[in-house]
Amino acid sequence: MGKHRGKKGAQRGGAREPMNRDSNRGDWKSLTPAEKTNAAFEAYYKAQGIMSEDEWPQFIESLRVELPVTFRVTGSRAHAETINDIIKESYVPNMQNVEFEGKKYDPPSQLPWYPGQLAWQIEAPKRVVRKTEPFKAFQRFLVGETEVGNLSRQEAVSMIPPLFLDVEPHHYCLDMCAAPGSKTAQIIEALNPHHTTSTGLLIANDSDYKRTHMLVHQTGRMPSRGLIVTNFDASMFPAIKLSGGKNLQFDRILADVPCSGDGTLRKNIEIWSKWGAADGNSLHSLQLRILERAMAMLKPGGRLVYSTCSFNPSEDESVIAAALNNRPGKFSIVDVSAEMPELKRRAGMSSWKVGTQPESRKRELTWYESYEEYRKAVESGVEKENDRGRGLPSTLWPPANAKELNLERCMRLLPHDQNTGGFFVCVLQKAGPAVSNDAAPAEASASSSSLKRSATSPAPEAETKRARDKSPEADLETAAPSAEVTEGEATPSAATPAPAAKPEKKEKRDLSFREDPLSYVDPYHEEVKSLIERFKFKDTFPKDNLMVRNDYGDPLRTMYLTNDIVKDIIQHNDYTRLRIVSAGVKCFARQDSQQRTEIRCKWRTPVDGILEVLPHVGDGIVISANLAELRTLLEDHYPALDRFQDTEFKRALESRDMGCEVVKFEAGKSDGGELRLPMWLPVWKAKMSLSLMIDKREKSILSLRTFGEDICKPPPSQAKPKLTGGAATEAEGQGEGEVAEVPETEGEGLAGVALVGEAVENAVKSVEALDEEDAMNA
Ligand SMILES: C[S@@+](CC[C@H](N)C(=O)[O-])C[C@H]1O[C@@H](n2cnc3c(N)ncnc32)[C@H](O)[C@@H]1O
Repeated sequence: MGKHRGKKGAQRGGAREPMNRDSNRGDWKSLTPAEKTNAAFEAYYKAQGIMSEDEWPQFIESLRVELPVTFRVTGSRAHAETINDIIKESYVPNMQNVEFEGKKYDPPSQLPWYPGQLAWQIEAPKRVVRKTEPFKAFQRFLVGETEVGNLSRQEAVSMIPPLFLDVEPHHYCLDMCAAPGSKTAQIIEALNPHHTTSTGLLIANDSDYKRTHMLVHQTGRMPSRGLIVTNFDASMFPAIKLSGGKNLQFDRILADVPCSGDGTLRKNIEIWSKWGAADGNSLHSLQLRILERAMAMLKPGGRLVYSTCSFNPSEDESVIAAALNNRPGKFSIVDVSAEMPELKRRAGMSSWKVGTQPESRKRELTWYESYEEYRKAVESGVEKENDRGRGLPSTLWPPANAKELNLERCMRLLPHDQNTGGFFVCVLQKAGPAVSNDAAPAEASASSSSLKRSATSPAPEAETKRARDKSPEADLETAAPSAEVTEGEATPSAATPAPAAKPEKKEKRDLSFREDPLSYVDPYHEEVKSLIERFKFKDTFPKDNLMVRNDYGDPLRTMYLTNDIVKDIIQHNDYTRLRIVSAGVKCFARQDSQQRTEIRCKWRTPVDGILEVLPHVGDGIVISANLAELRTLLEDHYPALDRFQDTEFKRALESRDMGCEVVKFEAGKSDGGELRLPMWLPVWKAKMSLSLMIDKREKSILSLRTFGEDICKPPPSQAKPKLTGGAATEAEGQGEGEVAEVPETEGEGLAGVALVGEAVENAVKSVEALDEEDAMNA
């Protein structure tokens, strides 16, 4: 997406930098179980009573043991179920009775509570996985499938909050603290269960600019026309204007807030030495502001999930209680005890303790029964306020009405209940009748919630002040800053007439935000016409929704497809005010072909966008191919057309002009390879040769997964073809008179493409790659 020109635009939050959950990683082996102690942690949680006293040994012991590897099968349903079957049928049977150093280990098992049984847990420790052949083979499979986006490594408990969001495809959703994006990916899946064109919206936000780029990368594995990535302090998230003068309100909001992260002790072992009661206390106010901002932006009847990976009531129940009490009667905690019944969870608490642990008193814990008692200690100099002259907020203590708030409906996940990390989840609902989005079509209301997904559900056929953060009580319309407006500055138009809908007033730009602008291409632009002609797009093709990263709607290098709600947002809000980092799906990339005037349509469909484009292409456009043809396309970078047998594939290509073709590789087993699901890939047709338009690395992965070996030859020449006098030179090893087509596809992945190969035994990835992935998905 838009180019990053510098870091200056990064949002500055007021609060001290909270711990990111993956910032404390340590090497699991660097501490023995006996070294995993922290006296203050133990004293603090023994006093809190988050479990009965006799469970303590089990709880603390479980925190000292390595966390099992867990992963989810991703993607649309048909696709996910096929991958699940491969795991069940091809791998699990080989992992029975694995013995290592005299001990037996079980094969991976499905998490019983996860909808559709699409999540798995490997109990065997990493060293067993690394050293025993059946687990090693499975590990290689995991790495390959994770690379292409079919699997996602994610902590089991981290999968829970998006499931309770109960997202439907027409919902407008906001993920307030989204990076690195594992929960964002789950929300996208729920918005696009069949990879159809969802009318819903997901704004994935993070205050850390660098981490928003992690989000863009992560969501690239599950592209969505309804996705916008923004870079804001969530407690100051701005009001978003829509056509008709309305402000956007959300059906679903996830506030997976920054927290002390002590629920991740099994993974982030440095927390053992660093943990202190002050962490949770100091994060409480930011967490409360984020939650209250979410409450203000939620529609009546809408659902909001608040979550932390901390056991600490300072970050959990006390935040919920304070937010509820600030808006009496407007929100309730939803009783979700009947949802995911197999998930073991503990009821939230309505009484807890507040303790301090200042350095000055050798980090000993001091408990305060009440806020008043604490203030007396401040006044007498026993307790110090922080360097900004602020002490602990009164909202840390249980309110007098705690028992009336139904805090027992909150959920605390404890590690010894089902061998997981720790987590806290609370599902809130705003009072009032549910308000539907104007745009929600009838079909979208058919529930596709991931919670309602069953293991046997039939598979569809195709795969186919600025903010006003100081006063969180205010409602959305009054809450968020409205941008400054200047009259009468028209946006310069492209060569052809400007797109119809333009904001009437142009907001002042925040020049510190350095991403590229966003605008829409005139649907009658010559380049759009060339696309429509090339792909014989049907009337369903959303030609009005082609977005580019410049001010003038110029289709220069890349065109993105967005859905209508994303377009509405982009057209009615200045992109710098919303700090939009990316939006939509990259659907068309210009093939560098300035010298080749005879190519009428210079655009190709990158792999990420092919499934978006597919439903709209005209009859007869998609060319079918078999595994022999895939083999040839993988072996050579630019195989001459003569290399292919006289099949329908070759005949179809011979009859086409130069340019991009969408090729469907049929599922099947032949020519030493296997595809379990059909796969659509872009192929560039030059005068006499073809080129598969995915990058070198992805070609190798595809080759390994389909043919069990890397059959891709090194590129004939890394050098770009010299262009002389308007004609490209011939590439080494090319057919006579052939133009060297060096596809500019670096970095384009196979994300979202339905491809499955069984034979991945020779995958070249090291096992450490999965550990890296762990860090990302903390
Ligand atoms: C617990 S992590 C979120 C994990 C994420 N939801 C996932 O599942 O991958 C917390 C995130 O909050 C971000 N963050 C911290 N302070 C924030 C703020 N004031 N507003 C928005 N995001 C914030 C951090 O950069 C971090 O990425």
